Amino acid sequence: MKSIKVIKVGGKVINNEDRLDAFLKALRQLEGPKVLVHGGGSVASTMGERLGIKPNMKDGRRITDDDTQEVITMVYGGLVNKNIVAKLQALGSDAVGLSGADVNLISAKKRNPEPVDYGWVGDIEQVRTDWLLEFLRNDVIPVLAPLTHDGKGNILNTNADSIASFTASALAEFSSVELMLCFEQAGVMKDEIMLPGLNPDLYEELKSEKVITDGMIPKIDLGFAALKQGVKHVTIRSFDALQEEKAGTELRLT
Ligand SMILES: Nc1ncnc2c1ncn2[C@@H]1O[C@H](COP(=O)(O)OP(=O)(O)O)[C@@H](O)[C@H]1O
Ligand SMILES: CC(=O)N[C@@H](CCC(=O)OP(=O)(O)O)C(=O)O
Repeated sequence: MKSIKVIKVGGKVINNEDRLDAFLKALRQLEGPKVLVHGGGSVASTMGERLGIKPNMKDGRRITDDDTQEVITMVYGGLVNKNIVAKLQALGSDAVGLSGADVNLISAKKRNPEPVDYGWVGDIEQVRTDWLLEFLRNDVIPVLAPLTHDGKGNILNTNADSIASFTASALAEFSSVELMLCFEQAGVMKDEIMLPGLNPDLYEELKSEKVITDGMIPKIDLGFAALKQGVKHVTIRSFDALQEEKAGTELRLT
């Protein structure tokens, strides 16, 4: 199969209709087979608050108690996922929205409650690629929600950057894969200037200087992990810069 693009879009793009539309239009114009992974953390927080359920985050991950598990299932698996699929259909792209439970796409293990009990949060064990490849062969864009399952009937909350990194790595066994982690800034920033490239040495330096913080840390870790698993090209880039070869911050292992 031709080179596959795995593209992830974050919550601060999804919760803004103009940004989301610009992103999906850019995605529509990208040639070749592609998998879209969406987040939506900020949408889940807002919807939870409307229902009287306060968001509780620790180290960039949502503590997912029983009530929050209901919210994330509705928001990621329903509202966000189906909205994106409908918008892609309107643009003339065939798409299918899936959670990790559908066709057993992504199985995960509930996190150990020690030292922090994250509740219904899962760490990915396996990504099933045969259905993904079948959709891609048929020109259908799989749209993956950040939901996995434990094989015992429970939906688990899994960070969308993790879904994208593991999916890209699994597909790298079959094809050349490019991973684009898209968000609302141009790339990894230092003093308001975008870094064109980032290797592990510079990353460690910028982390210790607190230039790189918060959700950017696991995002970069997952990008490097994908490169180590055989993904060819990983960038952290703006949601509206999908076409440009040189856009964003390219992660490199050396
Ligand atoms: N050096 C940096 N460059 C860009 N963003 C950074 C940097 N350090 C920390 N961040 C933060 O990381 C966030 C991206 O991580 P996260 O919120 O998890 O993104 P997403 O919504 O894509 O999942 C940015 O919105 C920004 O606030
Ligand atoms: C376990 C965990 O934290 N899951 C994330 C899943 C959504 C996500 O990753 O959304 P963004 O990409 O928009 O941040 C959460 O519930 O916030």
